[in-house]
Amino acid sequence: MIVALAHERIEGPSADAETVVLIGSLGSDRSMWNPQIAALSAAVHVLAVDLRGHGRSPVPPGPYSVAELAEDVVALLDSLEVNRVHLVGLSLGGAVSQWLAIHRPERVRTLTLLCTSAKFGEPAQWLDRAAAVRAAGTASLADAVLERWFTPELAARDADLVERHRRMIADTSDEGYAACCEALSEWDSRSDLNRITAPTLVIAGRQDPSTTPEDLKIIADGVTGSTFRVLDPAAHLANVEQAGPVTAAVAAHIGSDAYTVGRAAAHDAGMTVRRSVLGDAHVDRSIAGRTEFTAPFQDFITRTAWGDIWNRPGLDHHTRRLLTLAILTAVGNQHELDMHIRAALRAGLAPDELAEVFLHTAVYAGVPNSNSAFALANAAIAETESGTS
Ligand SMILES: O=C(O)CCC(=O)CC(=O)O
Repeated sequence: MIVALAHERIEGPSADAETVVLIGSLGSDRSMWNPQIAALSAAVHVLAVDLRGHGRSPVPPGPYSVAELAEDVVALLDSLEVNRVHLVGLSLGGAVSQWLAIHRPERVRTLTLLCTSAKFGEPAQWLDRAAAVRAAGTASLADAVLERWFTPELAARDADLVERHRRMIADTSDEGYAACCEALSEWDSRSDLNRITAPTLVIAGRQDPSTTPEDLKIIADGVTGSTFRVLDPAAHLANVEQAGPVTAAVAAHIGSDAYTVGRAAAHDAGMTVRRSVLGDAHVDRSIAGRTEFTAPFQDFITRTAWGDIWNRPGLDHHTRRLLTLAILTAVGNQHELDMHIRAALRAGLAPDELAEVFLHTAVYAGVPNSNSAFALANAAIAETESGTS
């Protein structure tokens, strides 16, 4: 029985643009592709799907098979009158994508396989997980799954991101999740990989404990002419942890304008960090105040300051906040300093920590600028405490 999949279709730059289909992992919904969706839509139509049993798609009783999950995708393409697509699949979505490339090659322009496998370990582990989910629910698995989805460094750096994905896992239907575990327990494409003829890009996460670089290498070796890349650092959800590089790699693989897509991807990544550091209200105000004249500058800082530098894994956001406060104090830029003081307080930075930053800066950059910083912080703290900030 085919089910009608919930999906989101984002129009590309022109009606005749090609379509990329994004198919996600066990326990995800289509929002796991948010780091890619807007950026790719600069070049192609984007169709992000919820597999059956996931997101808003129907949840027929299990067990499911990968073939059934894949036939749902074909039915969706038929209903949208989309013929040939670029397939991008991660993990379970990668198994579905392999199935389509093997059994429906006429529908596949290119194939990108992320953090997936030709065989996912031993069946018993999946049948045990299916039983555990049916007994205790998806929320009971969330902590363990998140440890495999993101590296500890990313998890420490971005608690909001981890929380969003925790909700995604917990919101997945118990029966849908369990039935997809049963699909994974039977999946074995090893003897069929040589039937894949679509140009294939295979991407692994160096720190992925679920589908290791060795698992992905087996696929790359089995698909003639494929390209193999390992991203570092990245665990199982490499498209999130390495959002920009994955988007750029997909764009290049599907033959899109990598420059346009790359800039759009950097903008998206930057907007996510900017919102997490400065808060939604501030960013919404700034976007509302954007004019045709200021838009190029807004785009520039979003892509570079936020999408690139703030996004680097070498320092966490807390450390970068303290550095930013110290530097703005030292150079005496009161407007920016005020903004970062208020953002820091909203994010829960203690006034005592602010005082330490300004005292420290006074030693190395001079008392007058720290004096001004104390005055700004004093006002911001008072407004925060009185609720008028
Ligand atoms: O639960 C995990 O950490 C990995 C599950 C898996 O490999 C299948 C998937 O993510 O689709």
